[in-house]
Amino acid sequence: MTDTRWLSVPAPAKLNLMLHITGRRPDGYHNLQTLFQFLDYGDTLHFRRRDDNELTLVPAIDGVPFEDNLIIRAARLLQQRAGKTCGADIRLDKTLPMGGGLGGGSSDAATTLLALNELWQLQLSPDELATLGLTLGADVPVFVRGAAAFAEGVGEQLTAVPELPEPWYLVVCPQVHVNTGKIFSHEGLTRDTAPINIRTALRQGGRNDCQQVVTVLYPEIGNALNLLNKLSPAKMTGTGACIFSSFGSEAEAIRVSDQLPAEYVAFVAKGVNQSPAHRVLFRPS
Ligand SMILES: C[C@](O)(CO)[C@H](O)COP(=O)(O)OP(=O)(O)OC[C@H]1O[C@@H](n2ccc(N)nc2=O)[C@H](O)[C@@H]1O
Ligand SMILES: Nc1ncnc2c1ncn2[C@@H]1O[C@H](COP(=O)(O)OP(=O)(O)OP(=O)(O)O)[C@@H](O)[C@H]1O
Repeated sequence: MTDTRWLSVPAPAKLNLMLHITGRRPDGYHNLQTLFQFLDYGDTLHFRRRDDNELTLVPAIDGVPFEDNLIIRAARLLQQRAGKTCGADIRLDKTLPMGGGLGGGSSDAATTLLALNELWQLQLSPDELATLGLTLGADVPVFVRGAAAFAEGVGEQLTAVPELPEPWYLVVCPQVHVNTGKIFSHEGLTRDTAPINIRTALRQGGRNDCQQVVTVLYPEIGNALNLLNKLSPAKMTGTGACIFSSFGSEAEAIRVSDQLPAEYVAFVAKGVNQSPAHRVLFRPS
């Protein structure tokens, strides 16, 4: 009989507070230095255990075939490791824009790894889950670990930075879908930023090396940056499209949001150093 209880777990957004590209590797991937922080805002996934090996997912994402959905790919990786009957019904409440630089797909994948590891009682370690997650995307390991981090390598070498301030952010989402691969393969991309240490990154922040190329390819993003910069210092997250500004209070962030043109899509959310997924799954008893 199918278990009727649903386990509901957030799949939060991330911001790249800075993103430096320090080199290109022989496999075409790029070495980065980035500061990841989570937002208390994102998708929510609901999981229900099945007694067979089936996976179901509703609703489907337009343009993403079932087996390509990062949620299903994450579940398949666990099924391969399980060595027993494991199935699940999964519901997705999608809030995060796709191709927004907020890591929505990666976060959905990480939440699936974390939740099904619990639901199916697989007892894979955080290291094993992060290694599996990395095969799905460079951003998955930080969501699996669940701690704000300074990241190096392709984003998988993580050092937790619990001392990061947790401001409120105004996130503006230009309605364009940025293709991450296209940005990283662009000839104009800055790829030779000198590495810095964590202390310097925390003290000085840094820029987003993708921003220049992205604003040339997607003028809507450049326009949004120019506009938000007039109200408050703004930066792009990941390879865009979203941009953000930080504030000391929710009220200040909302005040600036209210000054944006009505057609702008934006939201206000708190920066958090512990992933909301971890807060739900690993609540102290
Ligand atoms: C830009 C960031 O969002 C910063 O957090 C991530 O590095 C991107 O992570 P992601 O979306 O999980 O990206 P992936 O799905 O792993 O990679 C998409 C494509 O971007 C390029 N890519 C990605 C990450 C990286 N460090 N170097 C790259 O060159 C590769 O061409 C890759 O095929
Ligand atoms: N569950 C999912 N949610 C979102 N996108 C998915 C999912 N599964 C597969 N994808 C694919 O992944 C692509 C990237 O989506 P995602 O939301 O992670 O972009 P992003 O926010 O730009 O990520 P990043 O910051 O990691 O570059 C989508 O265009 C879509 O084709």
